[in-house]
Amino acid sequence: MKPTVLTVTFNPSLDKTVVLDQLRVGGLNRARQVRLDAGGKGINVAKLLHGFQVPVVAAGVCGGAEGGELTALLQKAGIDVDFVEVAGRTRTNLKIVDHSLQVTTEINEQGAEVNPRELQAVMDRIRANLDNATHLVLGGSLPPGVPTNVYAELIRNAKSRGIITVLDTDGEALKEGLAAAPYAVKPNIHELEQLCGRRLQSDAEIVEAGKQLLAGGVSLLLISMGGKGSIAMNEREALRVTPFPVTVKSTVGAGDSMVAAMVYCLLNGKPLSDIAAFTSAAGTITASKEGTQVSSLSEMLEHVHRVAVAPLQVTY
Ligand SMILES: Nc1ncnc2c1ncn2[C@@H]1O[C@H](COP(=O)(O)OP(=O)(O)O)[C@@H](O)[C@H]1O
Ligand SMILES: O=P(O)(O)OC[C@H]1O[C@](O)(COP(=O)(O)O)[C@@H](O)[C@@H]1O
Repeated sequence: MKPTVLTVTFNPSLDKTVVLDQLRVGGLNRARQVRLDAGGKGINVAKLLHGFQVPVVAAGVCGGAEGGELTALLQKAGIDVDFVEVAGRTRTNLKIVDHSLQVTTEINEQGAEVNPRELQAVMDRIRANLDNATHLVLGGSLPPGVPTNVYAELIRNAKSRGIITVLDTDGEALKEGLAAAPYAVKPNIHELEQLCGRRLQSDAEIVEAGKQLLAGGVSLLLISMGGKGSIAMNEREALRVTPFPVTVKSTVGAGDSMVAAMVYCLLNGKPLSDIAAFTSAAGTITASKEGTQVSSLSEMLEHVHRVAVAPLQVTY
């Protein structure tokens, strides 16, 4: 079967990025720039993979005028979408960029409620799309009405059909999804700390926490740490990844870019050292772009040699 990636986003968004000279909490802020992008974890992964010329279908739900705008943005970019239309409105997530500090403050809405009939329809559509998929990427938060075991159920279904599964979410959905042992996961450090219920302050502590996930059946683990880089792990080795310096415009989509680059590497049979470097390059390039714009294949390939990858001591 030709490799085809299915991404699932139960809670997509229109990402509205507002750039301010300086965020004044409680004061009047005048935007110096505003932009609107298609967002949501699986959707961003689909944006990258489409740009990488990997066949990809973006499944999920959308609704209202915002859902129509989201679909139009993706279709204009040539991305194959298969959304179930729901009665609620697709959310708008606000991203406030403080230009002076080069930091982004995110306000993500809860998302439109999905009723049981709509949920059944989207699950049916996802299962049908799995007939043609070799890789399944499940990403993002779950809106009201979607149960927290939904990722676990889809992972089990996909695994029984020999499909490679990748999970990128947080909280209860991550915890329950991990119980189904997805092939790969990409928590950021905060998500990993939340999962472990403790602060992880050194690489050694992070690696120890990562080993627990691998012991639970995960084969590939990427732990992202914003500007501090990432750690890539599998059952044989752990690698510390340091990105190259960039002028950060918006970090939104940086984690999703790592997930897309990971899938690209899996499709191309790359070893862990390449997965470590490619994912970091893609994430870092995305962080250097305005709004939820993402790395292209040529940008990732051009800059990957600038990523530093070093082994970490681990006893397995
Ligand atoms: N401030 C930054 N400077 C440079 N690179 C960054 C920065 N923030 C993110 N990145 C890059 O993007 C990757 C993912 O970012 P991170 O914020 O950890 O993910 P998530 O968006 O999932 O929270 C990082 O590992 C790094 O390569
Ligand atoms: O579903 P969640 O967790 O609210 O996240 C959705 C948001 O995350 C993004 O997918 C970006 O995620 P990353 O910064 O982790 O790559 C946005 O496009 C979207 O607004």
